[in-house]
Amino acid sequence: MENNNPVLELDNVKSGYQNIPVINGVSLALPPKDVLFLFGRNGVGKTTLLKTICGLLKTRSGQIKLNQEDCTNWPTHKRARHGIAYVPQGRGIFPKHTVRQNLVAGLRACPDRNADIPEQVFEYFPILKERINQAGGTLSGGQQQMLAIARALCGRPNILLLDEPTEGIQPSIVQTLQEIVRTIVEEHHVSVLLVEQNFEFGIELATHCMVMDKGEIVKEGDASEFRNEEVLEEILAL
Ligand SMILES: Nc1ncnc2c1ncn2[C@@H]1O[C@H](COP(=O)(O)OP(=O)(O)OP(=O)(O)O)[C@@H](O)[C@H]1O
Repeated sequence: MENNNPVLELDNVKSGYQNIPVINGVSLALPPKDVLFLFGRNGVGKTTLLKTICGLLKTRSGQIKLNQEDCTNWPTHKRARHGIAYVPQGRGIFPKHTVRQNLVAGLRACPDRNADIPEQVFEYFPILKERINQAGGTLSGGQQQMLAIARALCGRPNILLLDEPTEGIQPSIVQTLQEIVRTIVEEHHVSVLLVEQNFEFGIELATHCMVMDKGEIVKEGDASEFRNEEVLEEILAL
């Protein structure tokens, strides 16, 4: 029987910076092969939440479970080895390193030390094979986003945290990215927590949607409930 236990669970998580509280008690459950779309205005805490989940920021209270294990106090690298991959806003690739070196860096998160770059990465993003010896910084914005996602896949994650993947990307590439994320969810059994300002992009991919305001989840439900003019107006008015 297929295991439907959540791959990621947050229970009343609080976090922030120094003495500034930002996340004020967030709870969520991400099922396998699910795309959870987290939407909200600038500055409400979406990036802070992703950083807390991957361990770049400390959880002040509450609990985070990764594949049923309490990871609340685990360091970032341990969470990466246990399945979390974070693709930050602005991509975070190494601009002076080649495409290959960027991908090899992603292998460090893989529990299997002998693992190589997965072939599917080049099927999804053939351009990366063509540019394999080129410096990451010479790629276009869209290609850098592809590289960032490809690097994340090198760690064989089962949870992908994507922060604003369409930011600054041409519309034609946005469409390609959407199809690839969908394929990755299907073929790699990956669940995605997606933060995105492009509501249409996010809601088309999503199975579930959450709206955040001032560090709290103020609305959540099936993505289908959000594909509705009235609800959309309500959210955009927040
Ligand atoms: N390093 C930091 N130190 C202190 N405060 C920070 C830091 N980074 C972000 N903040 C503050 O935390 C709050 C939430 O920021 P966060 O980046 O998580 O929001 P966001 O919803 O992701 O917005 P955006 O879409 O603009 O990235 C903001 O008030 C921001 O100013």
